[in-house]
Amino acid sequence: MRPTLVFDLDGTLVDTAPDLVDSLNECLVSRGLSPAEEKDIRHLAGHGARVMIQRAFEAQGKLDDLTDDALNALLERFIGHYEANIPGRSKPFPGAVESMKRFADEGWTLAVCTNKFESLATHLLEGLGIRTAFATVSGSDTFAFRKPDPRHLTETIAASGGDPKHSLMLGDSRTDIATAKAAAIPVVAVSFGYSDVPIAELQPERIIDHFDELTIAMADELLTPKQ
Ligand SMILES: O=C(O)COP(=O)(O)O
Ligand SMILES: [Mg+2]
Repeated sequence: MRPTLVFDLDGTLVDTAPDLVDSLNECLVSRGLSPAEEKDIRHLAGHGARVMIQRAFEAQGKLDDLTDDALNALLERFIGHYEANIPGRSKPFPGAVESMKRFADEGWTLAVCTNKFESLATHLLEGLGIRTAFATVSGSDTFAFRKPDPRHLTETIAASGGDPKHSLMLGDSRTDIATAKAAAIPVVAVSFGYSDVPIAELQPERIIDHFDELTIAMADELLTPKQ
Protein backbone atom coordinates (compact mmCIF):
# COMPACT_ATOMS: atom_id res chain seq x y z
CA MET A 1 0.00 0.00 0.00
CA ARG A 2 1.43 3.38 -1.02
CA PRO A 3 1.46 5.87 1.86
CA THR A 4 -0.46 9.11 1.39
CA LEU A 5 0.68 12.62 2.27
CA VAL A 6 -2.26 15.03 2.52
CA PHE A 7 -1.55 18.75 2.31
CA ASP A 8 -3.75 21.56 3.49
CA LEU A 9 -3.57 24.37 0.91
CA ASP A 10 -3.85 27.95 2.26
CA GLY A 11 -1.03 28.71 4.68
CA THR A 12 0.54 25.26 4.32
CA LEU A 13 1.39 24.50 0.69
CA VAL A 14 0.74 27.92 -0.84
CA ASP A 15 1.09 31.41 0.60
CA THR A 16 -2.24 32.76 -0.60
CA ALA A 17 -2.66 35.55 1.97
CA PRO A 18 -1.56 38.43 -0.34
CA ASP A 19 -4.29 37.61 -2.85
CA LEU A 20 -6.94 36.96 -0.21
CA VAL A 21 -6.15 40.39 1.28
CA ASP A 22 -6.34 42.00 -2.19
CA SER A 23 -9.79 40.48 -2.74
CA LEU A 24 -10.93 41.50 0.74
CA ASN A 25 -9.74 45.06 0.16
CA GLU A 26 -11.53 45.29 -3.17
CA CYS A 27 -14.73 44.39 -1.25
CA LEU A 28 -14.06 46.85 1.59
CA VAL A 29 -13.31 49.75 -0.73
CA SER A 30 -16.48 48.98 -2.75
CA ARG A 31 -18.42 49.66 0.47
CA GLY A 32 -16.52 52.83 1.41
CA LEU A 33 -14.37 51.15 4.08
CA SER A 34 -10.59 51.46 4.41
CA PRO A 35 -8.39 48.65 3.09
CA ALA A 36 -6.99 46.22 5.69
CA GLU A 37 -3.29 45.55 6.08
CA GLU A 38 -1.93 42.10 5.40
CA LYS A 39 -0.16 41.90 8.77
CA ASP A 40 -3.48 42.48 10.58
CA ILE A 41 -5.48 40.01 8.53
CA ARG A 42 -3.01 37.20 7.80
CA HIS A 43 -4.08 35.13 10.81
CA LEU A 44 -7.65 35.14 9.43
CA ALA A 45 -6.69 33.92 5.98
CA GLY A 46 -7.27 30.29 6.93
CA HIS A 47 -10.83 30.94 8.10
CA GLY A 48 -12.29 31.68 4.68
CA ALA A 49 -13.72 34.77 3.01
CA ARG A 50 -16.85 35.09 5.15
CA VAL A 51 -14.89 35.44 8.39
CA MET A 52 -12.37 37.83 6.79
CA ILE A 53 -15.19 40.14 5.64
CA GLN A 54 -16.99 40.01 9.00
CA ARG A 55 -13.84 40.72 11.01
CA ALA A 56 -12.83 43.61 8.75
CA PHE A 57 -16.25 45.25 9.15
CA GLU A 58 -16.08 44.67 12.89
CA ALA A 59 -12.59 46.20 13.14
CA GLN A 60 -13.89 49.38 11.48
CA GLY A 61 -17.03 49.52 13.66
CA LYS A 62 -19.27 48.82 10.65
CA LEU A 63 -20.69 45.43 11.60
CA ASP A 64 -24.22 46.90 11.78
CA ASP A 65 -24.03 47.68 8.03
CA LEU A 66 -23.32 44.05 7.25
CA THR A 67 -26.77 42.51 6.78
CA ASP A 68 -27.00 38.90 5.59
CA ASP A 69 -27.77 40.12 2.07
CA ALA A 70 -24.81 42.51 2.11
CA LEU A 71 -22.52 39.76 3.38
CA ASN A 72 -23.68 37.32 0.71
CA ALA A 73 -23.21 39.91 -2.03
CA LEU A 74 -19.70 40.71 -0.76
CA LEU A 75 -18.87 37.03 -0.54
CA GLU A 76 -19.78 36.64 -4.21
CA ARG A 77 -17.74 39.73 -5.07
CA PHE A 78 -14.76 38.37 -3.10
CA ILE A 79 -14.83 34.98 -4.81
CA GLY A 80 -15.27 36.61 -8.24
CA HIS A 81 -12.29 38.91 -7.69
CA TYR A 82 -10.17 36.12 -6.24
CA GLU A 83 -10.98 33.72 -9.08
CA ALA A 84 -10.33 36.34 -11.78
CA ASN A 85 -6.84 37.03 -10.40
CA ILE A 86 -5.59 33.48 -9.75
CA PRO A 87 -2.72 32.69 -9.23
CA GLY A 88 -1.98 36.38 -8.58
CA ARG A 89 0.85 36.83 -6.11
CA SER A 90 0.32 33.42 -4.45
CA LYS A 91 3.37 31.18 -4.35
CA PRO A 92 4.20 27.77 -2.89
CA PHE A 93 6.11 28.22 0.39
CA PRO A 94 9.91 27.79 0.08
CA GLY A 95 10.83 24.14 -0.39
CA ALA A 96 7.21 22.99 -0.82
CA VAL A 97 7.52 21.86 -4.43
CA GLU A 98 10.84 20.12 -3.69
CA SER A 99 9.21 18.25 -0.79
CA MET A 100 6.35 17.12 -3.04
CA LYS A 101 8.92 15.68 -5.46
CA ARG A 102 10.88 14.06 -2.62
CA PHE A 103 7.80 12.21 -1.36
CA ALA A 104 6.49 11.30 -4.82
CA ASP A 105 9.92 9.86 -5.74
CA GLU A 106 9.75 7.66 -2.62
CA GLY A 107 6.40 6.25 -3.75
CA TRP A 108 4.04 8.40 -1.69
CA THR A 109 0.70 9.48 -3.10
CA LEU A 110 0.04 13.21 -2.68
CA ALA A 111 -3.37 14.79 -2.07
CA VAL A 112 -4.85 18.16 -1.07
CA CYS A 113 -7.63 18.58 1.50
CA THR A 114 -8.68 22.24 1.75
CA ASN A 115 -11.62 24.28 2.91
CA LYS A 116 -11.34 26.42 -0.23
CA PHE A 117 -13.96 25.65 -2.87
CA GLU A 118 -12.69 22.74 -4.95
CA SER A 119 -12.83 24.77 -8.19
CA LEU A 120 -10.74 27.61 -6.70
CA ALA A 121 -8.21 25.15 -5.27
CA THR A 122 -7.91 23.32 -8.59
CA HIS A 123 -7.64 26.58 -10.53
CA LEU A 124 -4.91 27.83 -8.17
CA LEU A 125 -2.88 24.60 -8.36
CA GLU A 126 -3.22 24.58 -12.16
CA GLY A 127 -2.08 28.21 -12.26
CA LEU A 128 0.99 27.26 -10.26
CA GLY A 129 1.63 24.25 -12.53
CA ILE A 130 1.39 21.66 -9.75
CA ARG A 131 -2.16 20.24 -10.04
CA THR A 132 -1.07 16.99 -11.68
CA ALA A 133 1.19 16.11 -8.72
CA PHE A 134 -1.92 15.35 -6.64
CA ALA A 135 -4.10 12.26 -6.94
CA THR A 136 -7.03 14.18 -5.40
CA VAL A 137 -7.86 17.80 -4.63
CA SER A 138 -10.89 18.00 -2.36
CA GLY A 139 -12.46 21.24 -1.19
CA SER A 140 -15.12 22.39 1.22
CA ASP A 141 -17.83 21.57 -1.35
CA THR A 142 -16.47 18.23 -2.62
CA PHE A 143 -18.26 16.11 -0.03
CA ALA A 144 -21.24 16.76 2.25
CA PHE A 145 -18.77 17.53 5.07
CA ARG A 146 -15.64 19.63 5.48
CA LYS A 147 -12.75 19.97 7.92
CA PRO A 148 -12.82 19.66 10.92
CA ASP A 149 -15.08 16.70 10.07
CA PRO A 150 -12.53 13.84 9.88
CA ARG A 151 -14.39 12.32 6.92
CA HIS A 152 -13.17 15.16 4.70
CA LEU A 153 -9.66 13.85 5.30
CA THR A 154 -10.43 10.11 5.24
CA GLU A 155 -12.53 10.43 2.05
CA THR A 156 -9.74 12.41 0.39
CA ILE A 157 -7.36 9.55 1.22
CA ALA A 158 -9.87 6.96 -0.03
CA ALA A 159 -10.35 8.88 -3.28
CA SER A 160 -6.57 8.85 -3.71
CA GLY A 161 -6.47 5.04 -3.35
CA GLY A 162 -4.85 5.25 0.08
CA ASP A 163 -5.50 4.01 3.60
CA PRO A 164 -5.87 6.30 6.65
CA LYS A 165 -3.53 3.96 8.56
CA HIS A 166 -0.75 4.79 6.11
CA SER A 167 -1.35 8.51 5.85
CA LEU A 168 0.07 11.71 7.16
CA MET A 169 -1.50 15.17 7.24
CA LEU A 170 0.34 18.47 6.90
CA GLY A 171 -1.48 21.60 8.03
CA ASP A 172 -1.23 25.09 9.50
CA SER A 173 -4.38 25.54 11.56
CA ARG A 174 -6.45 24.46 14.51
CA THR A 175 -8.92 23.02 12.00
CA ASP A 176 -6.31 20.84 10.31
CA ILE A 177 -4.95 19.49 13.57
CA ALA A 178 -8.44 18.78 14.96
CA THR A 179 -9.38 17.01 11.72
CA ALA A 180 -6.30 14.79 11.74
CA LYS A 181 -6.65 13.94 15.43
CA ALA A 182 -10.33 13.00 14.96
CA ALA A 183 -9.29 10.75 12.07
CA ALA A 184 -6.42 9.25 14.15
CA ILE A 185 -3.95 10.36 11.49
CA PRO A 186 -0.60 11.88 12.55
CA VAL A 187 -0.26 15.55 11.73
CA VAL A 188 2.78 17.71 11.07
CA ALA A 189 2.14 21.43 11.50
CA VAL A 190 3.94 24.24 9.72
CA SER A 191 4.89 27.23 11.86
CA PHE A 192 4.73 29.73 8.94
CA GLY A 193 1.00 29.52 8.19
CA TYR A 194 -2.08 31.45 9.29
CA SER A 195 -2.76 30.06 12.76
CA ASP A 196 -4.17 32.57 15.25
CA VAL A 197 -2.50 30.72 18.15
CA PRO A 198 1.07 29.41 18.51
CA ILE A 199 0.88 26.11 16.69
CA ALA A 200 2.58 24.17 19.53
CA GLU A 201 -0.50 24.80 21.70
CA LEU A 202 -2.49 22.60 19.33
CA GLN A 203 -0.15 19.66 19.93
CA PRO A 204 0.61 18.34 16.48
CA GLU A 205 2.98 15.34 16.34
CA ARG A 206 5.72 17.51 14.80
CA ILE A 207 6.25 21.16 13.89
CA ILE A 208 8.38 22.30 10.94
CA ASP A 209 9.70 25.80 10.29
CA HIS A 210 10.68 25.01 6.68
CA PHE A 211 9.76 22.27 4.21
CA ASP A 212 13.35 20.98 4.25
CA GLU A 213 12.57 19.63 7.74
CA LEU A 214 9.82 17.40 6.35
CA THR A 215 12.00 14.38 5.68
CA ILE A 216 11.01 10.90 4.57
CA ALA A 217 12.58 9.61 7.82
CA MET A 218 10.26 11.85 9.89
CA ALA A 219 7.23 10.71 7.91
CA ASP A 220 8.15 7.01 8.16
CA GLU A 221 8.64 7.34 11.89
CA LEU A 222 5.19 8.92 12.29
CA LEU A 223 3.58 6.08 10.35
CA THR A 224 5.26 3.37 12.42
CA PRO A 225 2.71 2.05 14.95
CA LYS A 226 3.71 2.88 18.53
CA GLN A 227 4.58 -0.14 20.69
O1 LIG B 1 -10.20 28.81 2.52
C1 LIG B 1 -10.28 28.35 3.67
O2 LIG B 1 -11.30 28.40 4.37
C2 LIG B 1 -9.05 27.68 4.29
O3 LIG B 1 -8.30 27.00 3.33
P1 LIG B 1 -7.31 25.80 3.78
O4 LIG B 1 -8.21 24.72 4.33
O5 LIG B 1 -6.62 25.41 2.49
O6 LIG B 1 -6.37 26.37 4.79
MG1 LIG C 1 -4.65 26.30 6.02
